Amino acid sequence: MKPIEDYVVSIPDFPEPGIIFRDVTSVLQDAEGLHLAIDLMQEKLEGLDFDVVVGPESRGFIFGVPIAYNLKKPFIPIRKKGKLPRETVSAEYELEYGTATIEMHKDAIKPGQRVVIIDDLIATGGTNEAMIHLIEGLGGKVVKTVFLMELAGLHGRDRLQGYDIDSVIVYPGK
Ligand SMILES: O=P(O)(O)OC[C@H]1O[C@H](OP(=O)(O)OP(=O)(O)O)[C@H](O)[C@@H]1O
Ligand SMILES: Nc1ncnc2[nH]cnc12
Repeated sequence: MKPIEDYVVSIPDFPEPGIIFRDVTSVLQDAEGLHLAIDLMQEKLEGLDFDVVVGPESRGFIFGVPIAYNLKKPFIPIRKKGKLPRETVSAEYELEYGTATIEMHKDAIKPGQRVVIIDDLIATGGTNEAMIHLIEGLGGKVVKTVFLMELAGLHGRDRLQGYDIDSVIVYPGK
């Protein structure tokens, strides 16, 4: 089997000059790539005591649900603004390009629950920081975040100091 890095197609200057887009769809559309990505992310949780998996719309859903299913944990979706039907908590944050608001149901996390966040990629870390804000606001404890890919050149980890952040693939640049 090829290493996981070989399943990621990188597209220079997308969506704007200077950005190298790390395309998760290239991993997903290969059966071995998909298996490997889920297995390697899940391995990062071995021996960890936690209660729920949280994942953000939309690429966080792709990896969060199979991991939650395999480990028999609930999956809590964090959605973009205006999608959830019941009472929510929300957080606004900055992206590498633009701003966004995310929401989570108010009853999704119980005080004291140990939470794992799963997402495809960390760039600036803004999404993760906003998710932590929502989870902690409901009394949850974020015990680990696992990413498939990390763009280390954007220093997302700097704003997540004190948290356990782990990535399967680390790219040195942006
Ligand atoms: O570290 P950050 O700078 O916050 O960027 C990373 C986030 O950006 C992407 O999601 P996006 O909001 O583009 O939504 P999508 O998954 O629906 O494409 C990606 O899936 C991460 O969630
Ligand atoms: N460079 C990048 N590649 C893929 N997804 C991203 N999301 C934010 N930056 C990205």
